[in-house]
Amino acid sequence: MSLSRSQKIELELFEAEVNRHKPADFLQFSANYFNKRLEQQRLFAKRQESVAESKGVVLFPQVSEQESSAAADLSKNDVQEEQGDDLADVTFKSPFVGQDPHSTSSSQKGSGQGIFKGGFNVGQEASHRAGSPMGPRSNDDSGDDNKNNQSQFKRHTGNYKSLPTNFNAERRTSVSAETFQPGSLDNWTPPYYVEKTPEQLDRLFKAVGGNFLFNKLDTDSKKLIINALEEKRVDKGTEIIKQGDEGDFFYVVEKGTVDFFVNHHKVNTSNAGSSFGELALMYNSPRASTVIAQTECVLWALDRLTFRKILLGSSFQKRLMYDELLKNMPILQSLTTYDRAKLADALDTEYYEPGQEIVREGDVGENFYLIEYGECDISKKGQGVINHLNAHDYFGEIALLNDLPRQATVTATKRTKVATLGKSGFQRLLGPAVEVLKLNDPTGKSRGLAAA
Ligand SMILES: Nc1ncnc2c1ncn2[C@@H]1O[C@@H]2COP(=O)(O)O[C@H]2[C@H]1O
Ligand SMILES: Nc1ncnc2c1ncn2[C@@H]1O[C@@H]2COP(=O)(O)O[C@H]2[C@H]1O
Repeated sequence: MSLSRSQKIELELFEAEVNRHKPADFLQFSANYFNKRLEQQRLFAKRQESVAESKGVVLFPQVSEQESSAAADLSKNDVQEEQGDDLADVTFKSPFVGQDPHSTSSSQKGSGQGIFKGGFNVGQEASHRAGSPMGPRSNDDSGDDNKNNQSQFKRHTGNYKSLPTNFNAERRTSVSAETFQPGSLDNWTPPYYVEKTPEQLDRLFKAVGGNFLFNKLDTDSKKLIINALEEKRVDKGTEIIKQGDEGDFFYVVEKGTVDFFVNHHKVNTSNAGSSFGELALMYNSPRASTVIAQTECVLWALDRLTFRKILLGSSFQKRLMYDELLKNMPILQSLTTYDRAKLADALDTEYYEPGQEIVREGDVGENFYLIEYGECDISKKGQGVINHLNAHDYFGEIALLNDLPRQATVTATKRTKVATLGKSGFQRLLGPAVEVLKLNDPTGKSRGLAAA
């Protein structure tokens, strides 16, 4: 049997913890770790479900019967036999109570409602996270909630507070360990869950609900993202990201303004509703800029794995799709990763069959074209074919640069795939490449426009 993706991720997380702690007693460490992990997961799931329900959101889809009965067998054999039947009565209750042999509801002891009825205090508000702004995730939230849940955890709570609640907070994921398959979430869960108060959930829905990045997601993906997002409040002047660092989080700005600096020069500013920090996570590259809070900011941070797993394949799909093409276009060599990413966002794809005209001499020019594959002839009335284009060539720039009608006809001679860039994107997004286009203009019409 091969491991599922979520199981592999659990093992990755565990390995990272072992490497971090280098325990002398490996088995004891492992036992503590997985007990703790299970506690966290169950407790989190229960709280979030009840908070989300109050907002009319269903966070956790039901597991398949097969999976839950397998889990039930596993826990019956492994937990009850090793730790005693009575332990199973008060701890580690499956959230899927109906099928869980350890559930108080299945043994008629539970009094709660909904799928999380049973061994947890449904509806209790999660404690508020109180960590330092950009520091590691706080361990404080084991406090009140644990007191509230003491009766449920009495067999465990001896160690509960001393164990780090957010053990993987500082974890940096090795790129090679990441699995990325757009659209296939299976039973994957975010590497950690971040509890939220009702007030936070309310703001979160407002902050990300209308954000174009999240609009594209299906319901299950949205739930996973909401699970994983963590609120970070930063003071004015805080360095949120440092140029050159490894990427760990992607950020959405709920409130405030951030400035971006490349080699100490301010290059950009973003406000509420915007997001940043995606480039290093997408391309596995160092941070492309330093990001500093211009004002006090409220941010929502998404961990690298969840970002790659969920957002990358949907919201940033175009960037992935056009990455190879843009990297291989000689004309675009002067663009930075950031420029290329923005350009990719604005591109569309068109296909042409042999013999089809892509642009016609004399027409109004609306698009600029990059050839991904295929071949085209360029012809002019009275002159016939004057040029031939291949993959990674471009055309359609003269009309846009000079506000002129098309200077020639471009016809596909093989099946051709082009990326098209509209006029406004052409003017905004090509950056330094525009100067090269002007200098290369075969008609010479744009050369007068080129910077001296
Ligand atoms: N002009 C810019 N150049 C580079 N990064 C920028 C720029 N403007 C905004 N950014 C953001 O700054 C972030 C720094 O971290 P990343 O490289 O992960 O992702 C980067 C972009 O999201
Ligand atoms: N000698 C040429 N004269 C005109 N257009 C050319 C020539 N060589 C290549 N082209 C391309 O053909 C395109 C036709 O549309 P545009 O005039 O917008 O931009 C033109 C150039 O990209």
